[in-house]
Amino acid sequence: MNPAAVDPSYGILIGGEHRCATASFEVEDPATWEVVAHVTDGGAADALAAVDAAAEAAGSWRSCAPRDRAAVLHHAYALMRDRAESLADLIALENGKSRADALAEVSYAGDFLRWYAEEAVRSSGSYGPSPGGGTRTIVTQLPIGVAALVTPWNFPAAMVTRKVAPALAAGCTAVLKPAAETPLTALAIAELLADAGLPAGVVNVVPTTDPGAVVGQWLGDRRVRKISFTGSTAVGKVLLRQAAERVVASSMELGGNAPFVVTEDADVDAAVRGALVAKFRNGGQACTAANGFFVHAAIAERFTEQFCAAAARLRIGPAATGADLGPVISARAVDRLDELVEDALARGARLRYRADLSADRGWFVPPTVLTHVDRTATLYREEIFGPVAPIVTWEDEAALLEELNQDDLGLAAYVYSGDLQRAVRFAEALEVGMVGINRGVVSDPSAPFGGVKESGLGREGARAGIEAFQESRYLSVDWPD
Ligand SMILES: NC(=O)c1ccc[n+]([C@@H]2O[C@H](COP(=O)([O-])OP(=O)(O)OC[C@H]3O[C@@H](n4cnc5c(N)ncnc54)[C@H](O)[C@@H]3O)[C@@H](O)[C@H]2O)c1
Ligand SMILES: N[C@@H](CC=O)C(=O)O
Repeated sequence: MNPAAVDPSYGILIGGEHRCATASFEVEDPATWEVVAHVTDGGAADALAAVDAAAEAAGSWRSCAPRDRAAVLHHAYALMRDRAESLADLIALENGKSRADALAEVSYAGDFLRWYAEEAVRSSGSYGPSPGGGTRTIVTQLPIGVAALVTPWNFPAAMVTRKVAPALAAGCTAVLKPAAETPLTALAIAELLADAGLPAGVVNVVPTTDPGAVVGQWLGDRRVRKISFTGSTAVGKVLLRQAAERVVASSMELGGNAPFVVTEDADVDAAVRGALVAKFRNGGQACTAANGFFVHAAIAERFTEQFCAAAARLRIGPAATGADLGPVISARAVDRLDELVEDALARGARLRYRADLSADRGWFVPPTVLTHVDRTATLYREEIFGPVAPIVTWEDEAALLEELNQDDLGLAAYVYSGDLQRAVRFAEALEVGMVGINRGVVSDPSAPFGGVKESGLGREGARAGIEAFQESRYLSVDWPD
């Protein structure tokens, strides 16, 4: 999609048609503050129309042969590869991430299309005699129904395909609400799916600045049987309460606060390389981003020195300049990160490194490294979601584990150690959903992505991702022996 072509008439996609409305909102390039598009602002009436379209398309899509559903997803995967450059441009334009990160995201997003094209044809039913005899048990997996999908701005392509691809593979139709900061990528993916042969009405997209109205309409509609949400824990809790009213099946991919643990026997060079990815991928705006670095006291100085030197080599700027690190998403994010750093400094932290920034436009935040961070500092407990790295030292592994498990969140963690068994033992004892061992990234469409405690419910990716859009139907057949 050509960004210049995105105007209000392209805002809402319902039943294969772009609906035009007078109310629109602006999409801004966070690197330049330029308005790059006006998008029609959806409301409750559009949300209802989207469910009408999804419900109408549901019968034929669910009765499509799995192989035919797979063919659409395979075709979409091929188109995503063909359009990788333009999609990456669009992601970088509305999200601000570096071009390398945007291209990596397109590849990651495409892999969900491919993975679920492959999963669509794997039957998961069973048939057999009941243990006591006298009956036959048949179990089959059916599409759960119309699915409401709500996605964040930080991975505007991958968070869409991570939900849309398994929903389609399972035979569900969907209504999608992308984040208002990044609706263009979601619309471009919907266009790509249509070009791949997806029938009209199977996926409908409602961008809006009033998410409560749109998603509230969906959760109140008896035809919507599933909510799959990715975003903050605070909003996830609101949606869970609303979903409870009609007992709507809920998948929640929520906030994280990933510790990055380095033991004294770790390969420090490798740990620093992993730390750079875990902290600065996507400018630190990833749910899996390393929040705090917990480095054994014996190697902390070496780690800190190398990490700061590597951070100092990062080029900061708009994606078009080939920079490694883009801006954060908004003025609010800049203010929040400034407050977190100020709060930590006021509580005794030392500023070990902060990049010089010359940009006079754009929501840029300098990569920042803090040491001697007090446990009472807000950034010690809360998801930072930006390029700020607190380093904390430790000596007692059991005490560290106990401290980390106090957290109410439990999405991801990273452990670097020279002793693999020690790392695995530590990883198994950590209360999180995913652990990178001697690697700084855990994202993989073939693996079950998700968290424990207040980081979420359910898993995306892997077989679990399609099961989230299915319901078991069990038939008990009288079978005199
Ligand atoms: N676990 C994961 O897989 C994962 C992935 C990406 C982001 N996240 C989390 O998302 C957060 C950052 O994203 P964000 O700031 O966009 O989160 P957010 O919760 O503010 O927004 C996420 C989505 O929810 C919508 N939304 C906001 N208020 C709503 C309401 N009242 N009703 C319905 N929908 C509403 C937004 O418009 C957006 O589409 C971080 O906490 C991050 O960790 C988690
Ligand atoms: N980092 C996650 C998305 C959350 O922000 C991923 O890689 O899937």
